[in-house]
Amino acid sequence: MGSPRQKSRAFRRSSNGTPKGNRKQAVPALRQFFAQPGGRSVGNKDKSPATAAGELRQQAEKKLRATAEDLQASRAGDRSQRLSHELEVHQIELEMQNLALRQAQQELELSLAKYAELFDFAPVGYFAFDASGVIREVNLAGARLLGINRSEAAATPFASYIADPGERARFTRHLADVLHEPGVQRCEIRLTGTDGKVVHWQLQSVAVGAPGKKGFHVFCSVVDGTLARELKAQLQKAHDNLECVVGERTEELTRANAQLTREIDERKRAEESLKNALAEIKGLKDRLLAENIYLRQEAAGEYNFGEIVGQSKAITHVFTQVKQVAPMDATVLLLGETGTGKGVVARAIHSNSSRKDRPMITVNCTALPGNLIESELFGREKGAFTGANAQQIGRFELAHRGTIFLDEIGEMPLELQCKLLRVIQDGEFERLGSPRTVKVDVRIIAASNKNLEEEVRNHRFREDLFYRLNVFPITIPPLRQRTEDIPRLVEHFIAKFNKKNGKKIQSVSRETLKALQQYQWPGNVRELESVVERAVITTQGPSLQIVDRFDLDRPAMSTTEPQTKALAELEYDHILGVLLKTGWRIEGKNGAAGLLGLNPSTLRARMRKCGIQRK
Ligand SMILES: Nc1ncnc2c1ncn2[C@@H]1O[C@H](COP(=O)(O)OP(=O)(O)OP(=O)(O)O)[C@@H](O)[C@H]1O
Repeated sequence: MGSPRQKSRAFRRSSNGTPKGNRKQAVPALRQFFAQPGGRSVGNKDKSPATAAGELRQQAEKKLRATAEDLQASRAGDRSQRLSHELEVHQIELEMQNLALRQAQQELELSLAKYAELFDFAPVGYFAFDASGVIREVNLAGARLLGINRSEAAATPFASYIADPGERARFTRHLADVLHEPGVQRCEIRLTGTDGKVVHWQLQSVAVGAPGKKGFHVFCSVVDGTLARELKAQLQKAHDNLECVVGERTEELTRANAQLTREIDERKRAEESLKNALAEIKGLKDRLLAENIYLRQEAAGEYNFGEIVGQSKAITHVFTQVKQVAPMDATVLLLGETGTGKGVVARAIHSNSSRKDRPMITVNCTALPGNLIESELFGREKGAFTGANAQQIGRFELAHRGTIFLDEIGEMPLELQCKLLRVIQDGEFERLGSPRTVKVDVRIIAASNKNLEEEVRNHRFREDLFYRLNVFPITIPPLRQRTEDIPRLVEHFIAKFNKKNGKKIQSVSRETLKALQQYQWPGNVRELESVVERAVITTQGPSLQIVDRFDLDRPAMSTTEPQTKALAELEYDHILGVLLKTGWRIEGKNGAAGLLGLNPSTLRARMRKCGIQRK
């Protein structure tokens, strides 16, 4: 195949290559062909230009070939005949070109019609303006936008459809921009329709060609953006509303959240304070329980809460000191041999102090196993050491706002003395196994039957602790130095044990009293108390019969140094004698401790001190 022009060229080449004679013969044949009905003029009318041209070409070529041989033979002919023949060929050729052109024109018209249709029925308004904004062309959509027929729009200025002067001016500016600036220019024009409805046109314009030159126009598309604008505005409004609602809701949620946080905090605080209150209640409960247990133990232990019996000068001096120191919170150090009544004096001090409504807690440092003293004094947390299965409140905590009586302080292990010093100084300590510092308000009364100064010298007792304790020392004289108190004490104990044993002993013979006054009483008042108790039990009549045998021949002791040595010897002999008598039985009904009127632990301490050991 090929374009009509190519075809005609091909045809020309072919005719040019033909011998002149033959061409001569071919022309009439072509003419004849074109003259034939159904040929060029008749048949081609009903056919499409392409088909007609094709057929024409084929027929012409066929005729030419058919006559080619005849034409070859005939070489004669004159020049004019040849020219005329060529003219005819050219004519045919022109006819064919004409046909092809018509065909092209037809196709072009078809395409134009198609594009005109697209242009007309496009949903966007299209305008062609001249440089002054006069409408040269408009599609149907554009005319519809203007509210007129297309025919009415031609040659009218576009601005004449814009009522508002301001908007008109805007269009004029837009047009100026299009003329002076390259590329597409955009503008939005606000129009008020006859129904009062406001519409917004969105214009996009571009200049086509050079201003002032032929064919120059401004091509402009117009879209009614009202709906889009309204939708955008609605969208914006909805968005704003949503923002507003979200803002309000966020604010509400933030408020609710803050309220919730406050409530949680309050609840946490309440829980915390409840926990604290519970812990406090538990602490109080534990303390009360412990106090209760302790007081019951005290009661069961038959401690002597009665008045201190005595009217000797020595004991009267002690009374005076007790009276002086009791109301103060000062630390008191009670010194004196075993059984002289240091415990009794301690109670007297406590019961005459402002702390009398709180308990006095006694800690016997010799009675407690060394490894337990610390936890007994300061308490312990559960699991503080192997076997510590439960939390325990120490004696110091029990004695809070009361008094603690540290009996036999000289027996306290050195390592604990330091901790004790801290409690005395600062009222602070930690429970075993706990890092928490406990603060207490405790009055301290300490007692020792040891010479503490000597213990300090021998580095068995801390000097700083000694001075802390030795604030107000009271020395209770041994019974042998206040024998005038013995008759009153005997009377006091007969009454006590009469009551206990349901006895009615009313008197003590002068001889018995004399014997009792002559005895040295290494175990002091405790020993006397035991002797009287045993006598009350064994006495059958109304007069007290002492069963114990005393070595009355021994010289009376004094407090001077050589005699102290003799007393130590005496003590050694006496303890050893009693132990031999009981068959080295220390505790129990007929044990040496009972006979000597000593606590078993005190006796053991004394045995250690004297170096008494069963061989
Ligand atoms: N002056 C007194 N009047 C009445 N009873 C007394 C007197 N002194 C001591 N006692 C009694 O003697 C016993 C021993 O007294 P206490 O325990 O107070 O002596 P102590 O000096 O603390 O002995 P230790 O050093 O062995 O602990 C107690 O039963 C106590 O009631």
